[in-house]
Amino acid sequence: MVLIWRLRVVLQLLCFSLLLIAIVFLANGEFRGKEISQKPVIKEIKAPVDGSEPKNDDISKAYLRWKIDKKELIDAKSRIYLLEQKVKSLEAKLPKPYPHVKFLSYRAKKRILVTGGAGFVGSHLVDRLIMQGHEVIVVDNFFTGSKRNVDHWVGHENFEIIHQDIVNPLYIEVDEIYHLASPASPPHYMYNPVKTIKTNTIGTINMLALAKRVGAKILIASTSEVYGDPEIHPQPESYWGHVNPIGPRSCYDEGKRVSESLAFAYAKHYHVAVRIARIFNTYGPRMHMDDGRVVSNFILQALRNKTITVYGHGNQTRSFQYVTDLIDGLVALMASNYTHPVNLGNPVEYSIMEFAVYIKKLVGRNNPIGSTEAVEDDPQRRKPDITIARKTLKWEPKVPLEEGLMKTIDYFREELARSLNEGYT
Ligand SMILES: O=c1ccn([C@@H]2O[C@H](COP(=O)(O)OP(=O)(O)O[C@H]3OC[C@@H](O)[C@H](O)[C@H]3O)[C@@H](O)[C@H]2O)c(=O)[nH]1
Repeated sequence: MVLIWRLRVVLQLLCFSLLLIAIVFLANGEFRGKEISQKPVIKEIKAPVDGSEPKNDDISKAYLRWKIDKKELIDAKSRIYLLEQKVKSLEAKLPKPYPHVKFLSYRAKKRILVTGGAGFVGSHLVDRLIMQGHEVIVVDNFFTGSKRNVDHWVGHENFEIIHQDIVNPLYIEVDEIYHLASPASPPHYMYNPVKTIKTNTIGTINMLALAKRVGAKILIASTSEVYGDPEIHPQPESYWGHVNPIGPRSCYDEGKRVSESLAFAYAKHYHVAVRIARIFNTYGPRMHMDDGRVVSNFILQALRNKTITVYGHGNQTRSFQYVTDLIDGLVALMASNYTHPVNLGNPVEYSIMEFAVYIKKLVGRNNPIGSTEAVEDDPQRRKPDITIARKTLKWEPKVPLEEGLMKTIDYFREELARSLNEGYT
């Protein structure tokens, strides 16, 4: 009896468990069915893992539709990308608005010739003069200058550009001449020394003769290199210099010294109004990528993660002025009555080794600094005495080295990206 009762209880428990399993199974199936019907069919259909098309007709149609939609989307995206690129290149060709130009009356407005106006310093001077409201004529042979430096003025009524080498005479009417044309970087001026001498002698005679003919005031861009490897430090304008007349730098040093002599001769004998600026090391945006001078070399080497090349021991010194300070000085000198040479430079002096470390820090890289062979006749110390500029022009440099260098580093970073985009190396 007890056995039969136990068997009944076991059977009842078994039936109850089976019933529970069936309920859970059915409930689960119903729930999953709902989920499928709530989702869009297209999202639920997946390609069979073996790569074959799904069997069911409806499913394969939906699958096909999904594949077409996906392809159309990819096509549309690539067409949009191409269109965006075209719009960008067209936008780049559209004329940009000119920088703000002051209006000057007919009497106040001058016609100003800038020789070498497409170069590094020249183009910054052109900007300043046009923005002041003057009419500017640029003459350049584009040896070291670039059309891109003055591109933003092309078509402006106050701007004109003439492709000419000033070794050939020029016949135009102007009120003032800033004579800047000459390569200024040692590798550039040494590239063709005879040409450098011609530019600074025949070219300067042509410009002084033009000034004489039309009664224009002329400013001659001379250089701190007229002091050679100086025995006096810092260098005042009264110092006559220490130049090797037959050394590799003489084409520039002596060329500029002749330029100054010519200016004085024209002033004395023909009463031409001359101004002479002795320009010390200057840096800033628009320096040529292949300029070869220390600022551009060190920045580009740091940006390219290459060894910074210090020529010789690195104890030689230089003082660096930012280009806009120089432009202030040039414009003030032209406006003044001072007819003797004036030093324009920043009197803060650095050794070249210190300068290399500083550039490395500002660029934020950890590339090595290496010493290479010293340069022949490299001036060992250079620092301007700017007492005359302070007194007569009320001028002194304003831009601190760090601020100027950061702007220059940004400029070279962009130039580097541009040259890589355009396929240059
Ligand atoms: O890669 C470099 C380049 C230059 N240098 C050194 O850095 C110093 C400065 O050299 P730069 O070539 O910049 O210019 P320099 O001072 O020799 O000549 C300049 O002087 C004043 C301007 O009128 C001219 O722009 C230019 O002639 C030099 O001692 C040179 O030997 C390096 O150590 N490494």
